[in-house]
Amino acid sequence: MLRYPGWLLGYLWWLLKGCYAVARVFLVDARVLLGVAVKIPTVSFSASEQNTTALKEFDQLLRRVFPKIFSSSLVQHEMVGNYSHLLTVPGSEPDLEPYMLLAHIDVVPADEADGWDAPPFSAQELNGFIYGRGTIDNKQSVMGILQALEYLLEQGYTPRRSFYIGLGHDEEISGPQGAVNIVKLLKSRGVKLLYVLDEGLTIMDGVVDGLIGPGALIGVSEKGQATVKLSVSTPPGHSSMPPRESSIGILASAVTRLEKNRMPNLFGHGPERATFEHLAHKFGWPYRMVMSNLWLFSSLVLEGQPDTNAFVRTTTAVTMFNSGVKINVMPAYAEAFVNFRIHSSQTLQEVLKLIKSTISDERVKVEFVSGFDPLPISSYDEDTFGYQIIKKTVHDIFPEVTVSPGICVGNTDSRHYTELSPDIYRFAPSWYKPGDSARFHGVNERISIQNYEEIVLFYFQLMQNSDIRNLPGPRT
Ligand SMILES: CCCCCCCC/C=C\CCCCCCCC(=O)N[C@@H](Cc1c[nH]c2ccccc12)C(=O)O
Ligand SMILES: [Zn+2]
Ligand SMILES: [Zn+2]
Repeated sequence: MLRYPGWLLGYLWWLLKGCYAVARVFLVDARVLLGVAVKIPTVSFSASEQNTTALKEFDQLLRRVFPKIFSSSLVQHEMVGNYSHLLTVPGSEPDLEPYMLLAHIDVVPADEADGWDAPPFSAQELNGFIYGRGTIDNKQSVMGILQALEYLLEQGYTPRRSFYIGLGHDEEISGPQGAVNIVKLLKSRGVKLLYVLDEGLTIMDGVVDGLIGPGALIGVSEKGQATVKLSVSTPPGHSSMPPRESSIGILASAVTRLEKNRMPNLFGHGPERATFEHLAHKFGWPYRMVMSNLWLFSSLVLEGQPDTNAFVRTTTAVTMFNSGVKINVMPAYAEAFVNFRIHSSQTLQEVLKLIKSTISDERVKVEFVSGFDPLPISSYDEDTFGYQIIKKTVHDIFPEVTVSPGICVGNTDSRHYTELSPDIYRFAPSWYKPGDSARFHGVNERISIQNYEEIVLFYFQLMQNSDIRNLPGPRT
């Protein structure tokens, strides 16, 4: 009879138990857990209105479904700004600089009447996808990170490198209570972070013409913002005797000038140049040829679609337009708000100057509402721990994906963390395919069940990969 040493049998049993636990946690619980999270409508309606009942319910949910995290003597849990969460997981080697994972609990509003295939807070499954607000922005990361940690704790894992998890409750309204106060707290404790990973860019597949195979873009910066209010005042009067131009007409012309005269194409002047250098070998003919002429490439290939166009310039979005009180009264006043997302190679001041010169009409008052410069560019070279660990983890879970740096076109809570770390990355491993841009803050936001499982595995792997003391040295 074959005899196996005890240690081998023990190891096999441990492996079997491990595999069973992985299967149970990742494959069975995964979709259920994301589903219950999506069903809680943690909506940020406006800067002054949030669904606080839902935020409280979400807190209760986390405590219920992640019992190990919330009962562990290792993990310290704190509520910040009433509804945000800060988790501290101390490592066994305190000389290793900690890192931090970020995600947010709140979502933008959603109305089924806008044409959803399934109600936005139902988490209904259709053709292998979970539908609902927050499935890609950003409850998949909240639940993915926590599920990975829960599983590691279940395995008796103690990290070597300390890490923090920050879950904001007001990211969609720019994080004034959540991220801002988490950063204050960490600063007061003298914390410095090796790297920060937040939501942001994704794994793109089939959205850039000519690019063969999927590419994971790690956001090494994010665009700046400028919001301006344009207003026109004219004397009111009877609509039967109108002047040649109304306040609405004058304002509409100004807004049209801004839309027709887009901000310059700056492709090649910011880190998006590196994006395409890293991806160059993945372009087929004739795109590879066109790529040698960056300007031609950007105008032929990138400017045509809203998502790729956002990569190459400061974008102009007219988001609000108000005027008029009655059908037969000439309006005394018209106002519009325009939101610009500033390309990495421009400043807020340059954009404000360009806005005024483009409108070039004394009758239009231009007021600055809010804004900030583009965020600093984090390193992405061979020696940069955070970037390389994220890249390795992407390759571990998605071997077929090419990794490259990119610029996040939206803003994230991570912009508040610049004083804690020079290396801030914006990336979540969700698949982004043609048509998906309309799902961000739009209708039919969804994630495939398989992708959610990949996300849990990604964070599970990232936490372990981050435990390495130093990056492996250059190969000789
Ligand atoms: C090869 C080029 C391809 C380019 C493809 C682009 C792909 C885009 C993929 C994903 C979309 C990115 C979305 C990023 C997350 C954005 C988070 C968000 O929605 N933020 C809001 C709210 C917000 C956060 N901070 C601030 C500060 C001030 C105003 C608003 C906000 C937002 O940006 O509006
Ligand atoms: Zn988000
Ligand atoms: Zn969002």
